[in-house]
Amino acid sequence: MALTAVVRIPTRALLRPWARLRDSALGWMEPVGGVEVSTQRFGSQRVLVEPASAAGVAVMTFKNPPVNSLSLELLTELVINLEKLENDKTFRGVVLTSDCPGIFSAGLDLTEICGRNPAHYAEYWKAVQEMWLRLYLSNLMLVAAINGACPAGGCLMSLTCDYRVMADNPKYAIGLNETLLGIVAPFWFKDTLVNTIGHRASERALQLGLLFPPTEALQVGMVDRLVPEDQVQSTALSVLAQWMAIPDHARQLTKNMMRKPTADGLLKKRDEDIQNFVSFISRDSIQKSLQMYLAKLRQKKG
Ligand SMILES: CCCCC/C=C\C/C=C\C=C\CC(=O)SCCNC(=O)CCNC(=O)[C@H](O)C(C)(C)COP(=O)(O)OP(=O)(O)OC[C@H]1O[C@@H](n2cnc3c(N)ncnc32)[C@H](O)[C@@H]1OP(=O)(O)O
Repeated sequence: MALTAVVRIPTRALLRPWARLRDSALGWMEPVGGVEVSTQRFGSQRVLVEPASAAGVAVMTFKNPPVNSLSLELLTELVINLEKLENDKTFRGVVLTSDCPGIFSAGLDLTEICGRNPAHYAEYWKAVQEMWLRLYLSNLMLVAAINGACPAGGCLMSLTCDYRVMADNPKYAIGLNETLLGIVAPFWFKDTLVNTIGHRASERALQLGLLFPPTEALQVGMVDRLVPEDQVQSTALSVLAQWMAIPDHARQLTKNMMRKPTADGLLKKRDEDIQNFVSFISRDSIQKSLQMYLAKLRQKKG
């Protein structure tokens, strides 16, 4: 269903983005002459994008049941939809969240890295790199609304955001648990974590494959705020409203200054990183570990 209403924002608010927050706080909603803001919902099969009620904000919802694993299709759709949002200059901030009850994302899709051929591994890894680079360097303000379990690649995705709000439910956990699967978090996963929680905490978390329950995740700095489950998205939106008060150009240049050196680490050797991944993941011993892990996951129900 196309929702093609058009809202007009006064040009002065676009030139002074922080004015929008103040204006809307004063109850300003009058459509007056200015720049058109599309309120059209768009997206694709696995990624839904809906403009939020606040101007300039969208909610991107992942819906790849049962666990939002990052399949090649989901990664591709994510990048395409992010690009659409970035090209539409009316959007300044995005909340990333999940449509799968109790799960933000189960991380990389294990069926993409288990029992396939080297060409597939290479294609898949390129898509994982692309997702990370696009999110990590996005000019948009990104807030993760973590409404469920958030292991491995799911955690990585949330770490690319500028702020993380997590549901305060001890059933959920977040972390880079790769070693538990017998695999190794690549250097750029590691760098993203180090940039978030520091070197010592990362070293411990990565070696032990720690999955932190919400309270511990908050303590270590992996997430920024815990709220009751039904307030995760609304809190993420109100955090975005605060960030929107900062002039875009200054915030974007600052974000880029903080993140570009880390992203350059991968940009300089993308092909080498793909080759490393393909040769690592193709090893018999690694494939066996992954098969055993998948089998355990599948047996859980039986
Ligand atoms: C030195 C050189 C280094 C080079 C670099 C080398 C390697 C790096 C390589 C890879 C990095 C990988 C990072 C990753 O992201 S790996 C994925 C890790 N993910 C996990 O460990 C999470 C596993 N899943 C879970 O823990 C639970 O499923 C979860 C808590 C998310 C949800 O639990 P719930 O009980 O609700 O659901 P389940 O019954 O467990 O699952 C339902 C269904 O989904 C399947 N499934 C779960 N997770 C995945 C997954 N990640 N990929 C694919 N499929 C998944 C599960 O098997 C069930 O399937 P079925 O039984 O219904 O068929």
